[in-house]
Amino acid sequence: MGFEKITLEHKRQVLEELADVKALFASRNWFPGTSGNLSMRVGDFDPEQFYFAVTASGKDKSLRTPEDFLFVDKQGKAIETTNLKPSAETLIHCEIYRLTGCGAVFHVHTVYNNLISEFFGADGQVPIQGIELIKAFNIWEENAEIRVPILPNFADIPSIAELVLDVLDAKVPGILLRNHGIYAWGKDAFEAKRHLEAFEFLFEVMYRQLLLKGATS
Ligand SMILES: CSCCC(=O)C(=O)COP(=O)(O)O
Ligand SMILES: [Zn+2]
Repeated sequence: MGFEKITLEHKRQVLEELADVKALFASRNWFPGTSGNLSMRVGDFDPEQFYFAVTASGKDKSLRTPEDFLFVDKQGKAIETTNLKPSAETLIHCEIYRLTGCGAVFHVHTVYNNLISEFFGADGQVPIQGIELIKAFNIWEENAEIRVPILPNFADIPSIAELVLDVLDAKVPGILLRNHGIYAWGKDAFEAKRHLEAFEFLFEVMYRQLLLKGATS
């Protein structure tokens, strides 16, 4: 379906939902120093042609303005005339949509995701086992283990985007960038938010467990 065939009403709903998520995450200090970016697909998913709304680059994400988002195509190029620049990390969103067919991708920089990404950075993954909130990823087996992939934080974003395919795990809707932040996604904004909140909770638990173990050994 072409972008022009997608109804204005649907586009408005997506922008409103994204703005609400942005305000909520900002209230948790999940966008320090203008960091982070959010996106939501509009219209149906077709790997050959899809569109999404993404945060404009470099904005203070704690503010709500008419210039917070723009629509881009599957290559991350603006599809309407605008002075806004899409997020510098839009190509990572493009690759996640292309490979997963998901409906929303959220990226935040937090203290816990940075600390954990560096602690396990050399292993290339964070092993997490037996914590109840793994169920937020729809994994219900007892004592389940997941491994959250960690990619290097190259300055060149296309070089990061091309590694996404290698590390993608269908059970784990997230990828860490080392010393940078996390990308989490879901079939819609509700699910992407649930996944992101679960990752952040699990990273905080891991961090505190490591401290406790250090204190008692
Ligand atoms: C100031 S944070 C450095 C860039 C970054 O990692 C980020 O998430 C924000 O970039 P954007 O272009 O989306 O504003
Ligand atoms: Zn970032």
